[in-house]
Amino acid sequence: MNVNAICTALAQLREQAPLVVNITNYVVMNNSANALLAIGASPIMAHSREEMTEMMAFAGALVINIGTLDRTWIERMTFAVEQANAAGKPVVLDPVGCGATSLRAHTARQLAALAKHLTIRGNASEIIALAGQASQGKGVDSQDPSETALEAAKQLVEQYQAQVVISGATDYIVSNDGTFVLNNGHPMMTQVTGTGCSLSAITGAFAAIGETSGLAAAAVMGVAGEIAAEQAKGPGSLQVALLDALYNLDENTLTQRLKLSQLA
Ligand SMILES: Nc1ncnc2c1ncn2[C@@H]1O[C@H](COP(=O)(O)OP(=O)(O)OP(=O)(O)O)[C@@H](O)[C@H]1O
Ligand SMILES: Cc1ncsc1CCO
Ligand SMILES: [Mg+2]
Repeated sequence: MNVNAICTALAQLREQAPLVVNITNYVVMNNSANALLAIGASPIMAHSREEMTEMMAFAGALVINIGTLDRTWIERMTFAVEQANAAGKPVVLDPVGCGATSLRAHTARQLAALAKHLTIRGNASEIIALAGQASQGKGVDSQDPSETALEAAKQLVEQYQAQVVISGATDYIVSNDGTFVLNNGHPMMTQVTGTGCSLSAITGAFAAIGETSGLAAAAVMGVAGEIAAEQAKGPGSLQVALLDALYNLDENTLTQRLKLSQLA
């Protein structure tokens, strides 16, 4: 996949405006819904077991984010993944704070094992912890450079037959097709909660239109993030500017700014 394929995927996303069902955390529900709208997709935050079978029949994709987990949510998430599988819909898993507690690690592994058409998107500490290795995450924040999660990501690709996106200063998109490397974004993005969760939500939107979702999503998020950082005075205005940048992102800007390569 090259920059032209990413631009085509973005045009298709905006034309089709896929419905993305999110079971996400209380912190980022608003950020994630707005990020999906800004890029051109259609979000719905839905949790109820009673509507999930119907929902997955007409949804484009399911995004599961374990950020504010408890027993009730685990049961709903499990059922939602089963319904996505039954309807043949792709699933994106965001293993938020995976290294922080065994509840998160255990739940993320169970959901990953269950999902049939899976993309995992996490920061380096989360990907390392999900693979069962020792990570240095602090709660939901990564303390590990993204390249240190590459071996873990490759393990997860094999183990779950998944595509894995490691976000960070450099983003890595790891799958059976090889490893793509993206060097966009801005460090200030880590000072706004939920930029990673928004990336996972947008990954769901690209998965819904059937493209190499993790790469296209990381590309638009990275480029929009660096444009937003140029305009922002700090994290508060960055959050707003990021939505504007996602909304206004065009092919020329994406092509000119994208720093994409592939690992040998
Ligand atoms: N140091 C950095 N330089 C440039 N871009 C960055 C940097 N750190 C993160 N990003 C970008 O910020 C976005 C979110 O990635 P991050 O790894 O911070 O997610 P996260 O830790 O899961 O965030 P959250 O849990 O708050 O949603 C990605 O698009 C990533 O490329
Ligand atoms: C801060 C925080 N706590 C649980 S989820 C979340 C949002 C970022 O992942
Ligand atoms: Mg996160």
